[in-house]
Amino acid sequence: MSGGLVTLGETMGLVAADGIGSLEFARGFAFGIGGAESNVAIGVARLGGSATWIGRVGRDATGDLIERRLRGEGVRATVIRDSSFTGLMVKHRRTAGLLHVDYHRAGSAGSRLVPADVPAAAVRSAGILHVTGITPALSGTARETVFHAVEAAHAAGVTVSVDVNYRSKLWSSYDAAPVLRDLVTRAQVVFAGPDEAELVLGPGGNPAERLAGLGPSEVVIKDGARGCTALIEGERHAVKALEVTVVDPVGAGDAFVAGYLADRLAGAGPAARLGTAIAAGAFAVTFPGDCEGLPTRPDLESLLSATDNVSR
Ligand SMILES: Nc1ncnc2c1ncn2[C@@H]1O[C@H](COP(=O)(O)OP(=O)(O)O)[C@@H](O)[C@H]1O
Ligand SMILES: O=C(O)C(=O)C[C@H](O)[C@H](O)COP(=O)(O)O
Repeated sequence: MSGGLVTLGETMGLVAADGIGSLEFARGFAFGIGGAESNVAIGVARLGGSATWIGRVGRDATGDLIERRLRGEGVRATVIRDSSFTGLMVKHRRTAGLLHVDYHRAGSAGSRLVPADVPAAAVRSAGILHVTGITPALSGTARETVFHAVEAAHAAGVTVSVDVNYRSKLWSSYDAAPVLRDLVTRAQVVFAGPDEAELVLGPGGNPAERLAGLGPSEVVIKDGARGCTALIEGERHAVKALEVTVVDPVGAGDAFVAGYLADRLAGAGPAARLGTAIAAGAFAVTFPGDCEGLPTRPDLESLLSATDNVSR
């Protein structure tokens, strides 16, 4: 199907310790998958949109799992099997309020993405090309691939969406800032946290307005439990977060982006897109796991209409 979301990046195996405390005392572990771009693709698919993910995984069991999970979620996946290993994230909750994530991804299959991996026809027929600031941090060729896909989208008149997603464990702010700034300059839709806006622009001022000054016509500032602010086609928006019980904050940003982009692809206006994004972000924090808590449309309806905490 044409006109959907196309995204590319690295998806990893995700080992998550049960409970709270140091990793050595964990009673059990769940094994799932995670990756910012595939989380967004799954999120869009769960909300009824069409989504394509492009990336490399190893010829190993984790690679098999990722391929099966993406297909099972209805994501069109161009999965290239690589001779390197599939990357891994290990996540544990050190204290009730502090989640710790270790990456095992240097030299991984996902980091070996090259421009030729991106099918030109998929980008040409996309409604939105979505990329993040994580992929350019993975390797020189992964960085080239992101910019190559963005240029292909521009050439075809396809909207480019960027989630700044700065990951300090992958590169320094000194190395990241000019690359992320370049990426923002080439996008029409940009998502960032307040700290990420500051990383790209330096301190001071209104983050949405300053990012929009680099060129994007839609800038959305995700601000955790505070909600979001946005500057969309010159109009300011501010939406409060929904009050929910937080189980796992990781994945909220990707759910939020999926909500916004799914509605944008479906032709909804800015206020509706932000409402769906806010609800999707809130829903995601109520679940453990990075992509398991991505909502369907009925999930969002039940969250928004919940008056009781038992459904029967
Ligand atoms: N504790 C929370 N309660 C309700 N909604 C939340 C909470 N945390 C995040 N969200 C929603 O998810 C969005 C994205 O979360 P945020 O933490 O800002 O992103 P990221 O994961 O990219 O840092 C927020 O703008 C908000 O709408
Ligand atoms: O790919 C990476 O490097 C990741 O960190 C994968 C994470 O699963 C998500 O990106 C979750 O991120 P948030 O939604 O911002 O909480």
